[in-house]
Amino acid sequence: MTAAALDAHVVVARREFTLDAAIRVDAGEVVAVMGPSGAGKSTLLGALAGLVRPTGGRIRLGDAVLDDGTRRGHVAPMHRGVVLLGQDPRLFPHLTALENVAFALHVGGSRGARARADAATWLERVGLGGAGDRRPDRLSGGQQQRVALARALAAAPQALLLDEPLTSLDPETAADIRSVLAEQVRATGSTTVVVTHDAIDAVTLADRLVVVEGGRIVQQGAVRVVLGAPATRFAAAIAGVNRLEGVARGGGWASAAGDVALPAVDGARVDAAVQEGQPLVAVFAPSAVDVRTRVDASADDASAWPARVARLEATLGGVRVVADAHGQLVSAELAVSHAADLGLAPGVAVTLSVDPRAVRLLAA
Ligand SMILES: Nc1ncnc2c1ncn2[C@@H]1O[C@H](COP(=O)(O)OP(=O)(O)OP(=O)(O)O)[C@@H](O)[C@H]1O
Repeated sequence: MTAAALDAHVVVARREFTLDAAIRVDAGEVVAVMGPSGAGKSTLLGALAGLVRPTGGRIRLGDAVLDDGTRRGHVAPMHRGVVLLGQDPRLFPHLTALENVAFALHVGGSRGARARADAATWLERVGLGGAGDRRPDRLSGGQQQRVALARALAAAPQALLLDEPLTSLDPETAADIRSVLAEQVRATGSTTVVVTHDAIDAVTLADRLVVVEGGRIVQQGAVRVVLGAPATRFAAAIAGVNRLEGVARGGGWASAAGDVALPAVDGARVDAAVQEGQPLVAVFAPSAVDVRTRVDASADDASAWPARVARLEATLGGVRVVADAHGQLVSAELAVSHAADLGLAPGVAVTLSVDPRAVRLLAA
């Protein structure tokens, strides 16, 4: 089978939740789906895989209609040309790794020595060349997930659906499998939808990012564009950037109450011509925030914000300081030694200043 374009408008109406999402994935494209818990991501993948019956909409894969929102227009999961790989590898426990992969080839019509040879090649592609004769109970969780990936790809699906495939693995194993996944998805040119809670997956695996909240798509676009200009608080959190809501004031940005502001500067990247007083969002990286413990904000310097440290978080690169400036939570990223020199701790009074050249102002 070759990769096919997925064109879906998925409607699943439940008593207290409705998913209504239109998603298009070009043939061979990789799309990441992110969203808060309960947003409807698994329901979306379940519907694409045929495990959840849509109550409306239409799902097309290539030329085939897999669902048209009616009972009769529903194609059963095994006949959809779609494979879903989740957190749990779900290998057949009584079959060896090789037989697990060969099973997918048998379903596709391949038999005997040919299927075994192809299965062995797939195991090699996921770095498990020597483990073909082992049963799942003799493989680590990460190795089992590699077998599951080999089996999924060996089935040559027209679309591959991945539902948080790395979540149950430790960080090192997840990093390993992430690169195998990226390599193999690219090599096979699979049309892929990957649900993840980790922006690293979106950046390393996907071409586009779709953000789902409350059953609706709230933003979609090239991964870097979405992470660079997040439309919602959730999208800003996954991108690890500050996103402050306010209004346009004097060519710059100010909070609604006017107590924190970013003045207009030459070169500040304003994405939209916004009228004075109109909603405007300021987006900036934690690395653009300077933290001082001298509380020296003078009344005429609206860009130096008096704040109090709310919490400190360890990051890969140092310390993330989350401070409350008049009710706006602002994150700053500091080297560990700098944070220690400043004696930062929850409750400590600080002055924050943001490099205005690093701020993007976006129409809200
Ligand atoms: N089988 C089901 N029957 C009824 N409601 C369900 C069912 N599965 C999920 N839900 C509800 O549908 C909504 C969406 O759930 P879903 O699992 O799709 O969210 P999600 O974005 O995948 O969340 P998470 O990140 O926590 O896995 C939630 O309100 C959930 O409680």
